[in-house]
Amino acid sequence: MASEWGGVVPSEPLASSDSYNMGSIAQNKLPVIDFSEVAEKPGSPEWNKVKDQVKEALVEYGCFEATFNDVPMDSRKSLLGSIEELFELPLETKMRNFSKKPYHGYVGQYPMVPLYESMGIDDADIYDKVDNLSKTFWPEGHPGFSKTIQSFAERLSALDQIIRRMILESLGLEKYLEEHMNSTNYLLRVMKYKGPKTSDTKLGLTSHTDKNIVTILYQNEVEGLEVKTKDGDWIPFKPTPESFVVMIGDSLLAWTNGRLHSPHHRVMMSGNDARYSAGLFSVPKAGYFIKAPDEMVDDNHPLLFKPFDHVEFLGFYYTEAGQRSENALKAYCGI
Ligand SMILES: O=C(O)CCC(=O)C(=O)O
Ligand SMILES: [Fe+2]
Repeated sequence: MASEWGGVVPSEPLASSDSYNMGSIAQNKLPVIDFSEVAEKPGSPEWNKVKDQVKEALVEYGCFEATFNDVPMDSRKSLLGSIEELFELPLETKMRNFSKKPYHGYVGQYPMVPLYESMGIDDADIYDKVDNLSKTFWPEGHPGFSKTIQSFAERLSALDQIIRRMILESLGLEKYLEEHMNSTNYLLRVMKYKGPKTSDTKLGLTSHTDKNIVTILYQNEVEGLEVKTKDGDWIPFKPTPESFVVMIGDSLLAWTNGRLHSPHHRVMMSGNDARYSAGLFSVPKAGYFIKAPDEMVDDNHPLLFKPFDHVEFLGFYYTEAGQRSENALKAYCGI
């Protein structure tokens, strides 16, 4: 069993969360990039400076910490409050978060990751979509919840767009900007990890790569997220109210023909407190074929993946073969 956007609930690989191999913890930190000065300024010297930092971080780590003032502090606080309120609902109410797309809805109650629960809000930047979903939880309506989710998603989607524009510019792919932006929609997934109530570290979420384009995570003050370096070390993320974590997914790795890295990451929990997090996922629309532009392919960079549809790829990912493979993208459409 696993979940829609990246696959996190293993069907078999781990005997139990107690025997989980911790791996070695890296001393290094994720790069930190400040986007406060660039929002409306493509082409400015500040923009170009940040663009270089983004490229460097994504080639090496596939991930960085971001500060971005355009999501106000009160919007972040309300978001965490709304997530908490949502998870307090009875299980049968939460399970109404059902989607025809596999694993787009409620995920939880899996013995492998007993601390973990999550729910998905498709098109989270569109008020009517969010409000329709919120009526499945609160039939009498809950406009405050809908507004909190929608405005957070809309504001944070601006950061997704800045980053993707910088990536395309730094790879000389400006001419694909419009097509690229229009090929995705926004899924907000909200997560709760119960505190294991021991000082031992327990698995919160299995190591995986995301399967989408770009993921931006926000969370409360409880630690747990770790990102793997290319050398195989785990970098623990130290949360602050200011910081987001930005990560590349396999679809963008494929579209850039391997120029960018998509990192493995996991959640490890200890202590009493619950960790609440939210991920804004830019996800390729069904029917859109991800195909590296010609500019990304030459003698030194032979084409790595056949063109593929993200939804079909996810379908493969959740088969037994997909779950067993070390690198699902390569197994599915590697050349
Ligand atoms: O809770 C987190 O910060 C990570 C969640 C995650 O990796 C995912 O949903 O793909
Ligand atoms: Fe993930």
